Amino acid sequence: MSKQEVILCEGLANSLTHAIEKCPHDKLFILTDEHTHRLCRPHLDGIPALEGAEEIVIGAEDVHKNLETLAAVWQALSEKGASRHSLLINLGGGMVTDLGGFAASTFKRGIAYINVPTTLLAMVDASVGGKTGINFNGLKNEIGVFAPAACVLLETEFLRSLDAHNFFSGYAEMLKHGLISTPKHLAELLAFDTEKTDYALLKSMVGRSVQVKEHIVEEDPLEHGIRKALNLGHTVGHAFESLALAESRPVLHGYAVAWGLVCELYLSYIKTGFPKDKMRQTIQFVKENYGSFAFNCKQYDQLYELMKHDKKNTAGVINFTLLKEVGDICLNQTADKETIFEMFDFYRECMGV
Ligand SMILES: NC(=O)c1ccc[n+]([C@@H]2O[C@H](COP(=O)([O-])OP(=O)(O)OC[C@H]3O[C@@H](n4cnc5c(N)ncnc54)[C@H](O)[C@@H]3O)[C@@H](O)[C@H]2O)c1
Ligand SMILES: O=C(O)C(=O)C[C@@H](O)[C@H](O)[C@H](O)COP(=O)(O)O
Ligand SMILES: [Zn+2]
Repeated sequence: MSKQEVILCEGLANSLTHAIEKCPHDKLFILTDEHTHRLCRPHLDGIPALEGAEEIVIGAEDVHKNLETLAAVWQALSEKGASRHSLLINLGGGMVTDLGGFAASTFKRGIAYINVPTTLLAMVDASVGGKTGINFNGLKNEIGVFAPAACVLLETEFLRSLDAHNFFSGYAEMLKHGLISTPKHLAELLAFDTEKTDYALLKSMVGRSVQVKEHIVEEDPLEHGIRKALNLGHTVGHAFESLALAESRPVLHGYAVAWGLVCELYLSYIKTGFPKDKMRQTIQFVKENYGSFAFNCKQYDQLYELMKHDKKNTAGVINFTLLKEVGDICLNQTADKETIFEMFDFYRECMGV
């Protein structure tokens, strides 16, 4: 997989023009969801390089990250005359970059695409690293391919219209990057004033956060080893997200990850000796900013079954990424059913569920 260019923009118009010039194409397409079409697409008005671009607009949020929406994008590309040499620009959050990236990398066996992420989550995580896909059969990202964007342009000005809920969703992936990188980065994240956003500071933190991901993806693009670090909090987090989706009470991905981090830090504490004070400090941050996901002990089996579908698993054995310390990563950890249930007990007790 080729190294992906990730640019923290000083001016989106120039960066995008340059990126488009570097991708020779016969026709240009812009994919947005109904919200980013209204709120973010106008930021690109008047850029000559986008003249004549065809627009494709899909429904917003993860309930639309599915086969029907994917087919609608393929259909639109086909009907609007896309060829193997066309270029797709994904303008949106992780839902648009995941689904748009998958649509691009499968249409006529693959056309080039550029990601212009508009949420915090997509900037620090989803738009980078080439994991594309859709939810399927009630499972997160069940179908997809590794296919990096030609270029990722990070314009943090988009974050000014993001609501608090989606801000915190992205912040959870930043916390994850803090936990798997350095105590300094984690401390900076835990100290950030989330009530009164300093956008200049946030921009520099986005830069540092995405670098954590870039370095890991560069080393292991196809997740044979160290890339599993980026899945911290997700073995449980994805199960929470899938359960919530099945019960028609969807939760944002980052919230599920934050609650998954609570569980997996507990496992880290009991299995790999993660320090109790650091576990408590991170859990406190999650409690204060994310509330909790409610479930009861009758649902433990269902969550356990969902975790059996995690992509890191081999031969039905549930695989966790755990920590010995901040930045000291233990890959390919396992836990028996009893320990996993004990972890759920701990979560419910400390989160007051
Ligand atoms: N591929 C990866 O490596 C990766 C990494 C992390 C998450 N993900 C996936 O990303 C998805 C979540 O992404 P997300 O959190 O960006 O959600 P999202 O794309 O659903 O966006 C959240 C909401 O914010 C709106 N929005 C987008 N930009 C906005 C802006 N600038 N101002 C106001 N509203 C805006 C969207 O329309 C949507 O309603 C999940 O499907 C998750 O599985 C993928
Ligand atoms: O890029 C990665 O690798 C990650 O694991 C990042 C995660 O934040 C992201 O949610 C990813 O989509 C999860 O992938 P999956 O392989 O567990 O579906
Ligand atoms: Zn994630």
